[in-house]
Amino acid sequence: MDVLREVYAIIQQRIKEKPEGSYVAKLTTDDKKKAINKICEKIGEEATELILAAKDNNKDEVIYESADLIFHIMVLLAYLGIEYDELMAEFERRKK
Ligand SMILES: N=c1c2ncn([C@@H]3O[C@H](COP(=O)(O)OP(=O)(O)OP(=O)(O)O)[C@@H](O)[C@H]3O)c2ncn1[C@@H]1O[C@H](COP(=O)(O)O)[C@@H](O)[C@H]1O
Repeated sequence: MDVLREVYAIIQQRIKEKPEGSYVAKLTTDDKKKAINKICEKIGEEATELILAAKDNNKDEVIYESADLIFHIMVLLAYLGIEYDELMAEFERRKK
């Protein structure tokens, strides 16, 4: 089961349908510039939290903050209309 692919599809659906109570919808309902700012701000915050957790050598926190960071990066990519497979193709291209 590819859980990241599943979550990505849910994110794309939330961006499109904007259901009440959706965190993704909340991040992406403003105009494009504001929405991108909001998402990027979260990416910055989560990256900082991950760095702090790593410096504390706190494995559980590193996992938790990594998931937060990856999630927000996926929201950004999906918001920009990028498909999950396009990201996977880039990793495939780099594979040695
Ligand atoms: N994986 C996640 C996920 N990871 C993190 N988050 C949210 O990201 C935010 C992280 O921000 P912080 O750590 O700063 O916590 P916070 O202070 O509560 O956040 P803010 O109020 O400051 O935004 C939290 O609100 C988390 O709930 C996520 N929200 C949703 N998902 C997935 O996205 C899907 C769609 O979610 P909804 O849009 O809410 O339906 C869900 O099915 C989940 O699979």
